[in-house]
Amino acid sequence: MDWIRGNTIGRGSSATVSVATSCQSGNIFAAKSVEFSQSEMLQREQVFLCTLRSPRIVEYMGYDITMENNKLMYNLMIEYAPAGMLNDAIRDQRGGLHESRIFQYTREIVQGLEYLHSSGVVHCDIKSRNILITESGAKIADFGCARWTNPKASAATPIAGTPMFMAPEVARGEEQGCPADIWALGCTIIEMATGMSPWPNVNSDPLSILYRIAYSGESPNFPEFLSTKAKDFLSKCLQTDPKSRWTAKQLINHPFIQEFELTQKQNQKSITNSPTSILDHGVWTFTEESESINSIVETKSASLSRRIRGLWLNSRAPNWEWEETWITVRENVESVKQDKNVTCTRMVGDDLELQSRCKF
Ligand SMILES: Nc1ncnc2c1ncn2[C@@H]1O[C@H](COP(=O)(O)OP(=O)(O)OP(=O)(O)O)[C@@H](O)[C@H]1O
Repeated sequence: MDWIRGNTIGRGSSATVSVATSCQSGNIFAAKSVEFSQSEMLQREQVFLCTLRSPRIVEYMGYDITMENNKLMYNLMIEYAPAGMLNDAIRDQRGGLHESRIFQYTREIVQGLEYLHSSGVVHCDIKSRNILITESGAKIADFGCARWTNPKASAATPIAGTPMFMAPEVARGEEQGCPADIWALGCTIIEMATGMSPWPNVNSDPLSILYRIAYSGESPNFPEFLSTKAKDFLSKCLQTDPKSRWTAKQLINHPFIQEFELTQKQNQKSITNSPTSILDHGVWTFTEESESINSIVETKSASLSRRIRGLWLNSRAPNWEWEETWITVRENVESVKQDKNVTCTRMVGDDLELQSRCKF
């Protein structure tokens, strides 16, 4: 497929993402590109994406290799989402998303995880920064850390991901299976609700967070204002023992999700009956409960401690101060189609902090 590269819309640790246009169809898509010599992670992502097809997973459109400015480039083509990632939506709201949107995105991410896990894939890096917001809802993206659930297929695959979203068993370097994605989902819900890290104050002493996740037996604090059902949902995701964590299949049937489905149906019904009905029903209740974080439990093993330290040193902390250097100049898809010279959704400052990635 012949295509034209448009403006850069984002930069990650493994690639630069641009808007692109197909010469044949005029269709817009996103091209994730990196020099071929450094494309191992992107090629890895392609291997997973080309096997997956679901309304809750970013759509894969192909890959190719191009010569640009005397550089051999590897390009992964995926659907373009003008609204960007879930972290953009959280940043725009400052202080957390509206309850109805948290419901919606949680349900869609769980559906995506259910599809992935039943397809034998663990994502390994679920967080708002890797959830694409499209016209048809949230979709799981960025498969650079993914692994197969089959131990034989992923024997040589190192543990990977973002420290703040790592489950205790992952932080200890023991295993990274489907339950680790469920823990990360719980952390992502906290991100959506609070607009903050699941482990606040991380910037002051990030290494202690890894020790804390690995050995303290603690889960992140649940936002106080969540309803009992929402907190119960979180408690199923954030069990420190991976065997006690609910599966994506179980979570789809949790009252938190089911209540949302019911509300959606009621809303649709009331739209049909009355065009003036209010769409947003207050589904969450507010409680006064609060939880406190216990002090960090001392590490038990020096060798495991070293491993965690290595994990942290090989990674970078996410920037929870939302990037103020980003200028939002969003265009809708239609206007982008009309004018190929105005294709950028965000201009990113040189000091954009990349998300953290790490390997044992
Ligand atoms: N399909 C898309 N549509 C619109 N914007 C996108 C799309 N894919 C990525 N972006 C933008 O580009 C940024 C970087 O993309 P992405 O995170 O996938 O790259 P990456 O190199 O895999 O990142 P990392 O490895 O650091 O997670 C995103 O934060 C987002 O702003």
